[in-house]
Amino acid sequence: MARREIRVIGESKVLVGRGLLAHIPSELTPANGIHASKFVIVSDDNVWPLYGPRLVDAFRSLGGVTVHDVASEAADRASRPMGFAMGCSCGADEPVEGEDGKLLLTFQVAAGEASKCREVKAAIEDFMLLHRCNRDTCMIALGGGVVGDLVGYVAATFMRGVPYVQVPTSSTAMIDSSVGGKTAINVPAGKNLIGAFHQPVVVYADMDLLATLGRRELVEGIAEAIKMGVIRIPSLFELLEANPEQVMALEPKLIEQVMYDSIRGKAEVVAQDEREAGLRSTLNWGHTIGHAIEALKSPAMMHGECIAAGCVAEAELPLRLGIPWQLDRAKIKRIADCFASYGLPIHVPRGLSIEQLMRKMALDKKNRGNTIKCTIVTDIGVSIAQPQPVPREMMQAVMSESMAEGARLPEWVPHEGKVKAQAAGGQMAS
Ligand SMILES: O=C(O)C(=O)C[C@@H](O)[C@H](O)[C@H](O)COP(=O)(O)O
Repeated sequence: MARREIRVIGESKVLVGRGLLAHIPSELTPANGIHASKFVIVSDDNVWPLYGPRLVDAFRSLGGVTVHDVASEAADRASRPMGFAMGCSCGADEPVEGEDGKLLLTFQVAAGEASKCREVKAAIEDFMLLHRCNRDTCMIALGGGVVGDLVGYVAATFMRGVPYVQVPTSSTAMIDSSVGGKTAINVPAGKNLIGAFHQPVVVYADMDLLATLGRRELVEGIAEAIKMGVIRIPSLFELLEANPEQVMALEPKLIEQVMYDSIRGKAEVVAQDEREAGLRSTLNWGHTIGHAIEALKSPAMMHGECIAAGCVAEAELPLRLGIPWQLDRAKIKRIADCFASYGLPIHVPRGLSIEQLMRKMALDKKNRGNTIKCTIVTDIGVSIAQPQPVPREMMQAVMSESMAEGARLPEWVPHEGKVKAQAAGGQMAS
């Protein structure tokens, strides 16, 4: 099993490689900083059938672990639009720990962003309380960004904090959301507005798990890799710019480089600024506009697709702000062309109301008072460590112009992919 280790902050680390899944249970030990007698795997009903049983089998093969594998109730899903939780009904038969006191619980949520909510968080907590989980419980997030952010937030607050492990299965989660300890749920007012910083003990970035993604799902995460290249790793940007077809075909050497560089870039930033006092805000490039688009277009558009459009629009800002910049027209075009070469959208979608976008933007976490603050990239590979104030009219102008330019072109259509069924609750990254 070839793998590389990237240290993040404190004891938190990312293991990047292939064939990692089967080894996870044997590594969740005190020697690796995990003192647990109970393990709770949380996954969604898209990912679980693909990888859940394999992970459970790996636990079983250790011996001495009692497995309480709660059955899926997928048929119930349609009647529970806010996401649903399985196995949390009171009075469920309580499993008995194995001889050495180890117990494995499993819990599934409905796939899709709707599960990243207060209700599902509470359902997981109640399930864990029902099964007498306490502080020697380790949670395992097996899934994309929704599951990762949700489990991370439960782990941050359950009994004031228990350890958790991320096993990302989407490209966005692997490249970005599983690393760095931002955990959150969505609330009606917006995305990721309630959460905590809580670092996973370890992230298993097993690139074999990317093989089950559709093209659209893969490309969605590549948007975050392009972002990382533009904000601080020019060589990553150039690699992505030069090789879209090979990256989308999961050419092993290239995809490994893209994953490794993206994760390393994120780890370097988080190590210097865990709580987003400055530098970490550079990771939020494209997210001011991107999150506003997402708030209005999800689930028809995926997170990375909204971020791609947001990045290209925000690339216009340094010129207009009069900040010293080298991001000339030619470089802005290179950035836009790079996103487009992966089939990602590069314009604010037509038909959205600028006023509504501005309203969504008002709750961006980088803002101070009524001032919109935005991450500014001044060259390919260079970004300003502190978000900069942007006048509202300028924000409105870049979005309207982006939308008008897009309206002159054929309408963007996503790649064919598994997430065509997204509206019914497909796998979706945070
Ligand atoms: O890790 C970060 O910091 C980021 O901003 C990375 C983003 O790509 C990611 O989408 C993050 O979850 C967004 O965070 P938020 O603070 O804007 O909710």
